[in-house]
Amino acid sequence: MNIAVIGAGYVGTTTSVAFAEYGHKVIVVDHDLKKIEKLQQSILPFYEEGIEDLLKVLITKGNISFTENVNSAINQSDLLFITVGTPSLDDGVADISYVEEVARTIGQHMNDHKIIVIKSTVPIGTGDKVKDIINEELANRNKQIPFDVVSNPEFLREGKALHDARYPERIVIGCNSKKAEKEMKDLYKEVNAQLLITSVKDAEMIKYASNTFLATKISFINELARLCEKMGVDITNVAKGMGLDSRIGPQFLHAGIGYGGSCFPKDVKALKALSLQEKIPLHILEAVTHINDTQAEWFMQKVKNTLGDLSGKRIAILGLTFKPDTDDIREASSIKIIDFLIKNQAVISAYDPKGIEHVKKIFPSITYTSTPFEALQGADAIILVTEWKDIIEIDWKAAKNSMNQPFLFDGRNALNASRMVKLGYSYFGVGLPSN
Ligand SMILES: NC(=O)C1=CN([C@@H]2O[C@H](COP(=O)(O)OP(=O)(O)OC[C@H]3O[C@@H](n4cnc5c(N)ncnc54)[C@H](O)[C@@H]3O)[C@@H](O)[C@H]2O)C=CC1
Ligand SMILES: O=C(O)[C@H]1O[C@H](OP(=O)(O)OP(=O)(O)OC[C@H]2O[C@@H](n3ccc(=O)[nH]c3=O)[C@H](O)[C@@H]2O)[C@H](O)[C@@H](O)[C@@H]1O
Repeated sequence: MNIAVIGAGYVGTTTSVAFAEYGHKVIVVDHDLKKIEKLQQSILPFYEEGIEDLLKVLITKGNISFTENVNSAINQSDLLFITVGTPSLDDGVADISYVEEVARTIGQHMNDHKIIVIKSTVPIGTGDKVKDIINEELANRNKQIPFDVVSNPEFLREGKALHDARYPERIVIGCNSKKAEKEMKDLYKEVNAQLLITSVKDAEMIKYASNTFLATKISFINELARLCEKMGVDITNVAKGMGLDSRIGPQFLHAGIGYGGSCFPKDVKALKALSLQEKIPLHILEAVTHINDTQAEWFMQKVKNTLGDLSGKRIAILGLTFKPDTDDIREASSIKIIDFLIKNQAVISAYDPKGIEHVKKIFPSITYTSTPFEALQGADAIILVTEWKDIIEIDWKAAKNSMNQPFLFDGRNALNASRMVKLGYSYFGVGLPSN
């Protein structure tokens, strides 16, 4: 099949690579020329394991190409995927202006039947808006060209993007026409995944419901962790015990210092805003946001209560990205934590394998190191913010010996608490009984 993917970000690039691997011909479009030039040389504008190598192969094979020329991409393709960003506006509403702009462009350039597939995460009813915009543009051109609008939300995770795009657990296709349904089924015929066909609006809601439910699980366990800690109960055992019930499941019950990233915070806000617009407020999302907004602060109060006045204290921050295996720092807990420490006049040295360049732009004057070990030299405390493998696996015995005092605050419950205590650390996790 001939496919155009408009928006060469995380989702656009990763799904294009997967489509090209199935043997389709994919043209990826972005209005950012610098991005396109890099991608033409197989250089990704973000860090994601495995994609660059695959890109080289697929470009050489001729299965994937990159362009800023949207017009020719539209007219060479039968399926047009929209994968542009849908960031939050100030009131939390999802900004669909980039999606609308692409719809307008499609209406201005298409010359024969197209299936327009919205992969961006969009508010319920966006499919109808896209249809209206394209019809308007066609009317302006005095053209009557048939087209279908489909919702095909994306569920990939950063850090595991290629794996998730290759082996999705489910494919949701929201469409209102048999022709589009058949084409979409053909597109994914190589993929071994559960397929669900719904209306466009249902599919749009499935995406928001999935992300906000996962965020709810995290906020539930995080708030419960606060109570567990107060009562001498171990949240990790509680989560394990809960997760053994297949109706609950073990995933997304890992207590920590809050969820971050480009999607959970944005999508929770967007669904909340939508519910308010419809005057059916989703109160649960109010609580989910509140817990997440205060989780890092709750943790930092514990740091402050333990260490006392933080002024002049040397604090090592290990991990800056919102999760391991990505260079993404959007809504990362590290930002709130560094901000708190700066306000309290602590002396910070920070390490991350991939996120330093991005964090430097926000906090240019703290110290950044190229190894975790350098960051903790002479430190009064370590705060583990992101559970990167190379951080978890440092020589914790040697690390303790090079600190000024062995306070270890593990914001992800990523280390073995009793081992750390045996090594001589004063160890604090999230929702653990005090040692
Ligand atoms: N990042 C992720 O892991 C996931 C994101 N999503 C959703 O997918 C959508 C895209 O997200 P990301 O890929 O992270 O965004 P991104 O910000 O990485 O990429 C969006 C790209 O679209 C381009 N763009 C914007 N307007 C354009 C236009 N008119 N013409 C051509 N290119 C244009 C931008 O230059 C940018 O390269 C969002 O709605 C997001 O919520 C869904 C699942 C996973
Ligand atoms: O719409 C999206 O963008 C994507 O959002 C999330 O993916 P992602 O944000 O890449 O990362 P997750 O692995 O879900 O982690 C999100 C945040 O939750 C935190 N988290 C996760 C799980 C957990 O048990 N506890 C916890 O605190 C992580 O540390 C991280 O900060 C979803 O998992 C994807 O299915 C979805 O496609």
